[in-house]
Amino acid sequence: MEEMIRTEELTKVYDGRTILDRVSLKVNQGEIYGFLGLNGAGKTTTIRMLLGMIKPTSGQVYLHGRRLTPGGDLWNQVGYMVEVPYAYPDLTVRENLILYAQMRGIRRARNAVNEAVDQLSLSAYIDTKVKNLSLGNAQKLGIAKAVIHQPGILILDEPINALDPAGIVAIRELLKSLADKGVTVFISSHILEEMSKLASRIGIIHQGVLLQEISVREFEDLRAKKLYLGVRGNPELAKQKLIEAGFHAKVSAEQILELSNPGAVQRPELINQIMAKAGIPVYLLRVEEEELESYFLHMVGSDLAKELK
Ligand SMILES: Nc1ncnc2c1ncn2[C@@H]1O[C@H](COP(=O)(O)OP(=O)(O)OP(=O)(O)O)[C@@H](O)[C@H]1O
Repeated sequence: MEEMIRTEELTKVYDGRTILDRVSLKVNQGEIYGFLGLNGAGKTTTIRMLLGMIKPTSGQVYLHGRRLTPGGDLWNQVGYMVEVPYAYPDLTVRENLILYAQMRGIRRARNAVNEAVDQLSLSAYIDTKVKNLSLGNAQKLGIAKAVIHQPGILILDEPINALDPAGIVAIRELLKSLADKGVTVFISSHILEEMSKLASRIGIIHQGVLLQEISVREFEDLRAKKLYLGVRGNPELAKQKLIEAGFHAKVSAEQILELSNPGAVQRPELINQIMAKAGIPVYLLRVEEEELESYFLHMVGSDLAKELK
């Protein structure tokens, strides 16, 4: 599979402080790479280096297999949106996009603009002045600019921050359809749940260090699973029966029993049989997987839980 983005020991030091510490990551063609980290983890700094906006203290960036060098010609192949995108406030969405398309040297600018506007469901706002757009629509305009020249690589820094749920779905669909067409998408976020729905691979960065790169499928396998059991009557009695049968169970504040033994998670019907034998009616029996958020907290330390709230 063709490698589209690669960093080699990418490092950035500001005033003697290491902001990014030997980050080596790799993204293949058609992947949606979710770059996950808390605020201040080093996501924007990494992205700015991927785009050649700031120089690494050491390390290299390769795009399309070629080393990123100052004044290189990789720009036509890359689309990006970093933080809140700039647009001319007194011009309309259409005018902004046409200007931008012309600046990019796109020949059939009007067609390109119409296509980008359609893709982002911005048609209703095409004649709205940018200063009157909601934050979410301004963000969509930023993404429209990023895709207008149909780049092979799309790099987006926190693109769903300001979007409402419908906007998030629209962006998710758009990015997935672009990836299906072979576009490589690199997207940073601290919104874990969304990343698990969108990304095909996830890189977790914390305090400038890339802790783990993992496919969403691997992630599914790694996530802890639990069996939740709700019974009529006293849950302590059910817990006692489970312990007698060799299962470890915990009763939650909501009086639900939680079992994490693989034997219970893989065969909930056994648990049901134990309850039936003891004459305890069961009203809930459900296996749930750990959310990305709690997985992430395990990785970076639970003392950071407060920061995510
Ligand atoms: N020009 C700079 N000079 C000094 N420190 C900087 C500079 N730019 C960023 N930093 C510091 O580098 C760290 C990483 O910042 P960065 O913006 O890359 O994080 P982030 O993961 O993108 O977080 P956020 O989501 O808050 O933007 C922060 O501690 C930030 O204060």
